[in-house]
Amino acid sequence: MADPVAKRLLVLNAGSSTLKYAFYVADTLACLKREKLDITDGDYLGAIETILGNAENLAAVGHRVVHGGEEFHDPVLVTQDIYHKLEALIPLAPLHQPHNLKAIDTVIQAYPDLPQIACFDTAFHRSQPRVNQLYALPSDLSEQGIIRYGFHGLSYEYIASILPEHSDKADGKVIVLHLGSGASACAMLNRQSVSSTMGFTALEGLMMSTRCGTIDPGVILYLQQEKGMPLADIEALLYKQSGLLGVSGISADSRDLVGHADPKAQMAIDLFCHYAVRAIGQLAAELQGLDVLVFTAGIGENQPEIRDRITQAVSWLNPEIHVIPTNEEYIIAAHSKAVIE
Ligand SMILES: Nc1ncnc2c1ncn2[C@@H]1O[C@H](COP(=O)(O)OP(=O)(O)O)[C@@H](O)[C@H]1O
Ligand SMILES: CC(=O)OP(=O)(O)O
Ligand SMILES: [Mg+2]
Repeated sequence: MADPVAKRLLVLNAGSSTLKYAFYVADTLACLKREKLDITDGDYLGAIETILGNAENLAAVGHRVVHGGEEFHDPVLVTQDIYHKLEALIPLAPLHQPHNLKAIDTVIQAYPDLPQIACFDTAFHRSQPRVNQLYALPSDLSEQGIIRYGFHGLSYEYIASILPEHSDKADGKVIVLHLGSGASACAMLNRQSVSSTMGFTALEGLMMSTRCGTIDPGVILYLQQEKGMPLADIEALLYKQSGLLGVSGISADSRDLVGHADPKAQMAIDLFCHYAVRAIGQLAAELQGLDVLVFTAGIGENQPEIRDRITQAVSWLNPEIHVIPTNEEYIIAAHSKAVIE
């Protein structure tokens, strides 16, 4: 039994479709409770208030904050100044950053003096060679921070930390596929990120639940210039109406689509696998080979039909295949502990 008076850490991880939270013993990082809530009605606030209502004896709250921009490489204690800097990054992650900041806000209302730590999804990718972080845009734009940041870094950091328990090639050429509501792939060498499919925002790269992933930017110009589509509608199209949902016209949830008789459902799954296979080919070329392929997150951990399709298509690369459940909450707890100590 955990000591009832031991101080606790609360971790809040607001994703695009779920709120994951966990309680840990602050000293030992023993996990007391870890739960995932589906937030289909968008009511993150109500859910966080309920979690806080059940919290006691808190030492600190650790948060997943999706975008850290150029400034934030390491977890930080949130001050008013830092909060405002994170607010300025909302346009770079409109589906996530507002929830992350609302979570911080809600805690401030309930416990104004409680330390809060922000841990960034972009941080793990800051080790990438500069060439992998750049777009071929005029250099003054890159210097203004319009570069490829990459996301899901807390998940990749966790996988990198435990990969040696699963493979003796963990320090070799590794690709991790984080396939959740948001989906991305990360190429690692020596368990550090060298390349990733997400870029400036969490729109680039793989097809996702409601995001289209990489498309020709000319499509956006065309929609705006020729079809007169308002920018807010284009934003909704790219973030919320595309991907599995848009292609199938049925559901954003892969569980509803696998095995569904409707040809559009099948096309959605075909396309999802196609983009994942493409990304593996691209990243394997960057790594000049592939030793290990890891599947993680909601779809990666739980949809063998999708995993099998992808692994068959890349079997010619002869990588080891692993399915490893991710644990972003643990990484956030560990960072939060280090910051408050
Ligand atoms: N058995 C399963 N349990 C949960 N999610 C699943 C399962 N099978 C497939 N999924 C997919 O995983 C997605 C959630 O993945 P997750 O990584 O938890 O999401 P988030 O991006 O919100 O963090 C859901 O959209 C769902 O389509
Ligand atoms: C960055 C991102 O896409 O996160 P999620 O998968 O939680 O939506
Ligand atoms: Mg997630």
